[in-house]
Parts: sequence; structure tokens; C-alpha cells
Amino acid sequence: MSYTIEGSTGPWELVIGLEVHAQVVSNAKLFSGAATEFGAEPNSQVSFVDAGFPGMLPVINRECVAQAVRTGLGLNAQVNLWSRFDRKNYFYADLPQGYQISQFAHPIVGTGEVEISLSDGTTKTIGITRLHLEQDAGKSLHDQHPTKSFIDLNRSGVALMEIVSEPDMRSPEEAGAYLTKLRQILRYLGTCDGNMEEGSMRADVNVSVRRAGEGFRTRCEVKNVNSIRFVMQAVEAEARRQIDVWESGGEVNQETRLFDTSRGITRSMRSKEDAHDYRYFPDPDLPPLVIEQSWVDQLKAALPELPDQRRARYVNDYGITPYDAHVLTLEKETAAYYEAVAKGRDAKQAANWVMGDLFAAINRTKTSIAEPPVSAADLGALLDLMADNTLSGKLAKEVFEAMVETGRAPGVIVEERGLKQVTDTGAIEAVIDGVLAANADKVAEYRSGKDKLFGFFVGQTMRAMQGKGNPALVNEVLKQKLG
Ligand SMILES: Nc1ncnc2c1ncn2[C@@H]1O[C@H](COP(=O)(O)OP(=O)(O)OP(=O)(O)O)[C@@H](O)[C@H]1O
Ligand SMILES: [Mg+2]
Ligand SMILES: [Mg+2]
Repeated sequence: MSYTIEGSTGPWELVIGLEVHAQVVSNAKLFSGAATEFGAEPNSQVSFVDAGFPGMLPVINRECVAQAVRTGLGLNAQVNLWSRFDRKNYFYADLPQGYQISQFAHPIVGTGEVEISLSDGTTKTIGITRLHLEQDAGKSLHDQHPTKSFIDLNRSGVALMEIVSEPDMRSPEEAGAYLTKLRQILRYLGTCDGNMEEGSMRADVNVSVRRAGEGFRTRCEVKNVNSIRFVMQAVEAEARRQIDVWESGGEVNQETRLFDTSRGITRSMRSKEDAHDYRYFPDPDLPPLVIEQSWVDQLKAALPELPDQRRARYVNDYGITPYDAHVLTLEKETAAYYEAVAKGRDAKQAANWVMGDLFAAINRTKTSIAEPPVSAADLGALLDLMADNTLSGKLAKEVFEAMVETGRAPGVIVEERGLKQVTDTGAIEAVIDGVLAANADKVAEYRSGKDKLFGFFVGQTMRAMQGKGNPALVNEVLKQKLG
């Protein structure tokens, strides 16, 4: 069933294409040696090139090119050995050059594809149109002075990848899944940190609506949306607005809009008539960007394992379900944590503990997998204590909670609190004898056929042992004695 929105005159399909701006992970800017660290003192990371001083010449940063190539390879895309930089001309206070160096007609990466996973268990392939390199602009600060605006050029010249998708998405969920997957791939590659709150990844959301079976109608572009949740909300809000326009006899005009997150609606920013005419032309300061196939091959050979490969490996090698493998590979840090716990242990049990107890503890303590409340080594040690019968599953949960609370290793907690499981058959027998003697009436009932009472005896025995009896042994001995 395809996703539609019901209007007053019938159902409408959604068509969505995303342009994602991803800041390249690199110590230096695209055409200068200035630093790129986030949160630095304003204008402390600006070279003469970034400030647009006359006569300064840009020099391409090889590492930024390598990052774009890696990203292209990670998106199964064509890498172009010949590409070119163009000037995109416009005036803005935080754009000191008066133009942005970008790639227009000849991007470094051409068509590719991304496979997304949907909540109904299906997958879908979204086409990538292109990826090009460009400079970021500076930032205007309007909140520093009552009558003046200040300019921070730290971001000016920082390398961005613009990754353009085909208009292949058909629902807010698909748009969200695409961005999630794209961010996951970039993070695995180490080419963009994907940090949307810090602005290192932002999306321009193109939306149109149509009747089933129609060609595409006019799109509107919602600029600079900075979270996955907001992208999904913006798609829905913009689609509903366009449906109202079409149904009331109007016409949707191509325009740039903004998403007002507090009101949940999109607002017009500028229409096509006053859209910029960027007067693109090849930048005369830069020669065409020519790279060698052998270098691309080297970069390809050195690519890290990507999410799809890792998920498949977990299913094959660890024998966990595709769903568990999907969850455990969503974040690189989670995958590393899981592997450290699973290696040489019961991998299914490791998956349950990471996705169950650990995730719950992270939520509860408002921590993250990068700084987890329990280290992978300690969780692994806890699993070992279950494997060698020192702890029952129930006691292990108790020890885990104490680990979260105190940050101590499981062995230490077991010693301190005397939580060691009792596996001495003689000791268990002695306790059970006591329980049966104290409940002679129930023993008689059980023997005359009231099987349900078995659980009562287990409970009494465990209570007498403060929960420390080995459950399998307790069951076994009880069966013998009652039998
Ligand atoms: N009818 C449509 N409905 C929804 N999305 C569309 C439609 N047609 C094109 N798109 C999407 O719009 C986006 C166009 O991005 P592209 O970078 O090519 O051009 P642009 O938005 O005109 O330029 P700029 O980079 O200056 O914003 C693509 O993601 C594409 O898939
Ligand atoms: Mg674009
Ligand atoms: Mg656009």
C-alpha cells in the first residue's frame, strides 16, 4: 500500500527529493589552511583566502577531495576523474568573496544509490543524482548588539558536500529513513560527523504532490531543516499546504520556503521570480580537478566496513536476527560495543543484553553509547559469570543494576554483596528439606495431583536462599524430593 494524504477531493501522493549539505571532516578548509574546529572563538579560524582579500588564491585541499571520493564510493556512485569548480555569484554580508566556489556542471560524483529500511520490514532504493564539493559561507550574528550585526567567518570556506537525491521518496517515513541511512553511511565512512544540532548536516526538502498515475507537479523547496524529525514534519506540512492550494483551484508555484518548527507550518521565503540568478561560470583561479583512477582504487581498497556489510556479517557470523543486526549497526559506537561483548561469547545473549538492559540504562541515566554507564568489558565479564554458573540470570540483573549505580566491575559487586549463586547440591538439598518439612500439607496436596504447587516450592526455596540458588539445580532437586 502506498502512502497518500486524503484531501477533500480524494487521495494525493507525495514526491520528495532531498539536497543534503554535509560538512566534510577535515582539519583544514576546502581552499585554505585555516582550522575548522566547532565552537571556536569567532573569527579565530580565518585566513586571507576565507576573508576574500584581493589577490588571495585558493588551493584545493587534497584531503577534502579524498573525503568526497570516499563518500561517492560509499554511495555506490560514479566518481568523475575530471570535475570543475564554478563561481556561484550572490551578495551577502557573510560572503566576503561575493561568490561561493561550488561545482555546477561537472560535479566530482555522479549517480549512485542508497538502500533504505522501512518499518514494515521492506527495503527501497533511493537514487543519488550527484555529489559536489562547495564552500560554506560565514555566519551573521544578530544577537550581539542592539543595532549592529556581527560577522563570524570561522565557517567561511569550510568544505561541504552537497548530496542531491532523485525525487524517489513517497512519504515522510521514507524521507526520514533516507536521511538516517545517509547519515549512518557518512559516519561509518568518517567523512561527515552527521551532527545536525551543530549544523554539520542540514537538508533542503523538495516536496510536490500529485494524483496517482500523474507525472510530477511543481515542487517547493523547504530550506535548511536541521533534524530528521523536522524533515518528516516539514514534508507533511508542506504537502498538506499544497493539497489545499490545488483543491481550492489555485496553483502551486515553485518557491523557497522555511519550516517554522514552533508552529509546524512552512512559510514563503522567496518566490521563483526573485530567485537568485547565480551567473555560474568556471572559477578562473582554479584549474579543473583531475584525479587518477589508481588513487580512487586505493581509497576504495582502504574503505571501512559499511553498515549494510556489517549488518550482513552479524547475521552470518553471530547468528542474530536481521532486525537485531539492523539496530546494533545503526550507530558505529553501538556496533563496536556489541562486538566487544559478543566476541567469544553467546552472541544472541550479548545482543539481548545490549539492546535490552544496556539501552534501558542509557535512557535512564541520560548517557550515551559513546560514554556508556557500563563498559563493554564489564558487561562481557557479567556474561562470563553467568556462563560459569556463578550468577543466575536473575542475580545477573541485580548485579547489572549495581554496576550502573556504582560503576564497579561485576566481580567486585558479587564479592562485596555475597551474591554468588549457590551450586553446591548438598546445600540446596538441606534448604529444600527444611522447606518441605515446614509445608507438609502442601507436599501432600502436590503429591495428590496439584502440580501447580511446584512453583510455590521453588519460590519458598529461593526465598530461603535469598535468590542465590542455582535455578536449574533447585528445580532438579525439588523434582527428585517431591517425586
Ligand atoms: N517535482 C518534484 N517534486 C519533488 N522533488 C523534486 C521534484 N523535482 C525535483 N525534485 C528534487 O529537487 C531537488 C533539486 O535539487 P538541485 O540541487 O538539482 O537543484 P536546485 O534546488 O534547483 O538548486 P540549488 O542547489 O541552488 O538549491 C532534487 O533533490 C530533486 O530530486
Ligand atoms: Mg542543490
Ligand atoms: Mg535546492
